[in-house]
Amino acid sequence: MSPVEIAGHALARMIDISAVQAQHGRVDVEELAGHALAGDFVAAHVLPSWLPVLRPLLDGSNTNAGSPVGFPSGGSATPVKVTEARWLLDAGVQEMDVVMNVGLVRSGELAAATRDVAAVLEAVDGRVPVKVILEVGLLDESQLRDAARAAVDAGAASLKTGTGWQPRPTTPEHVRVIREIAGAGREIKASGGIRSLAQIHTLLDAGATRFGINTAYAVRLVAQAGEATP
Ligand SMILES: O=C[C@H](O)COP(=O)(O)O
Repeated sequence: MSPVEIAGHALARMIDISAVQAQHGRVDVEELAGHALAGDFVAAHVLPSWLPVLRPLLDGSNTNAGSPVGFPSGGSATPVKVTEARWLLDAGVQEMDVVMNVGLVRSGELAAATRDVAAVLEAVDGRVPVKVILEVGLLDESQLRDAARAAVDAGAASLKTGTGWQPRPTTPEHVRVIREIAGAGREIKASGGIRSLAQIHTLLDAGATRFGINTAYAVRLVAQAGEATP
């Protein structure tokens, strides 16, 4: 493998690609799987109802099939989130995201926000990795600190910045704040509005360890990373 291929491939192994917008349908899911296999991306995510379509398409590959809980608002009742998590496990999910209840965080009801996430983590019981989405674009810095603390208190091993459904992109400052609270041992996945290699480098410097990027941009950025290598 040439250095060019290694650089692009190393980046692909840090990127989750996704088709998780409301308009995404069967063709998008099939295209997602094709790109995941061709690029050897670390994971590919679809909305829950599409997981039974995606999962067999990725069988035998190095790409995990992922799907979110309580997506995109986080506002589902806790028992609904727990049921959705169990349903995803039964459907063969290999990685899961759960959206924190943003409204609870913004209301300062942090114990309730923590319990909500903890209930999902307890239902999953370590069977697959779970990332807790904080939806940073809807939080000021103080609320972001609260959300990150709630995720850590709930037992999260991995924190994710955004759903990609909010217009404000994830910034290095968001990641720095989360890293400060999450400590060194936890994964931080930066996602939402990542469109350039320069952005990826500043997010890496800030403490991100993984990225969530929609498929078209992810494929483009991995190709650029390959080209950028001497
Ligand atoms: O991982 C979450 C989203 O898929 C990111 O979407 P985006 O790159 O369009 O913001």
